[in-house]
Amino acid sequence: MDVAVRTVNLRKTYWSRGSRRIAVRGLSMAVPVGGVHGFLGPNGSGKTTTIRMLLGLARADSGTAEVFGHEVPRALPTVIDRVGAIVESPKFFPAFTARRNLGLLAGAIGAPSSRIDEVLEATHLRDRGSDRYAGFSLGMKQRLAIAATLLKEPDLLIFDEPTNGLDPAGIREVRDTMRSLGAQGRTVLVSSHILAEVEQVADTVSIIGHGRMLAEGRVADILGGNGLAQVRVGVSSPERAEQVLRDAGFDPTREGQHLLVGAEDPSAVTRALAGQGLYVSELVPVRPDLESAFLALTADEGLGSPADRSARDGSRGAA
Ligand SMILES: Nc1ncnc2c1ncn2[C@@H]1O[C@H](COP(=O)(O)OP(=O)(O)OP(=O)(O)O)[C@@H](O)[C@H]1O
Repeated sequence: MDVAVRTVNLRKTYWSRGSRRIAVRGLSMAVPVGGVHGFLGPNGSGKTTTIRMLLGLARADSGTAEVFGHEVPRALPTVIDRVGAIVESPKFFPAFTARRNLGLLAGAIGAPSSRIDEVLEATHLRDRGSDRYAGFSLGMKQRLAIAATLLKEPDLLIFDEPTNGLDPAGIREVRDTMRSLGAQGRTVLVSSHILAEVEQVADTVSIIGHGRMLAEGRVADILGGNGLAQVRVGVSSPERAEQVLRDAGFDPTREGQHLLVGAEDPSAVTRALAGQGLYVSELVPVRPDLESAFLALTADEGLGSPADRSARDGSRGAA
């Protein structure tokens, strides 16, 4: 597998007011070339810190990081032209149009002005290029930030929580933009604490908790590999069916007139019920999601759900 980003045993400790906080503890991660890679974990799990280390904005205590085979931060100057990133909210001039803002940036980084229309097109902002930035919705502002990262035609895009604070329409716009960038063969590394949001767009993911890797790979494999396959079963006498399934070694839960049963092979459920004269009126596979996978992975670590944690933490960790 060709790898766009690789970290090996990356570690970062912050010291503040005499106390020590290990933000990233021995993280080894591999992001394949091409497509969208979700970098997932609850607030404070170390995503931003890892991204900052990749971009030379924070120094690792130990471990190594590579971008397209070049060790960073040492060889960052060699590879930085292939990387576009949004880590903090980018600054644009509110009174200037989108096109003028991009023009200033293109001039600053030496990108040809012919790129401006191309990147507006790529982020579906072409019709809005002559509008002032101040009048943009949050989703449009974020797409303009993505447009700015595309000016130098990077092979790797790194977006830290790009949908933070966006409404559902904005989230969708940014998601569609990331999907089309991935489909063009670029590598998009996108962090998020909202697993469901990234699940819809990512080809592969790394899931971290407390600065450690919990699972990595293709979304389908992670969902399939956690014993999360369930079926919702409709039967006329759910109480009896529940007992029959328990006797057959399943662990069903009641949901009104239905039963939720963990089973890799749904026919085993129907067989067990039919064997006792109970006939299934409905059998629907319940699609596991990354949130359930995350909870299964972290059940022993007291991490809680990403949503719980973000509610508790209140704000994003300072980076
Ligand atoms: N500059 C800093 N000084 C001290 N501690 C920090 C600093 N930056 C981050 N931390 C701490 O390191 C840990 C990891 O933070 P980080 O921002 O990397 O996590 P994250 O997964 O990106 O979270 P979020 O989703 O909230 O951005 C947190 O406990 C955070 O409080």
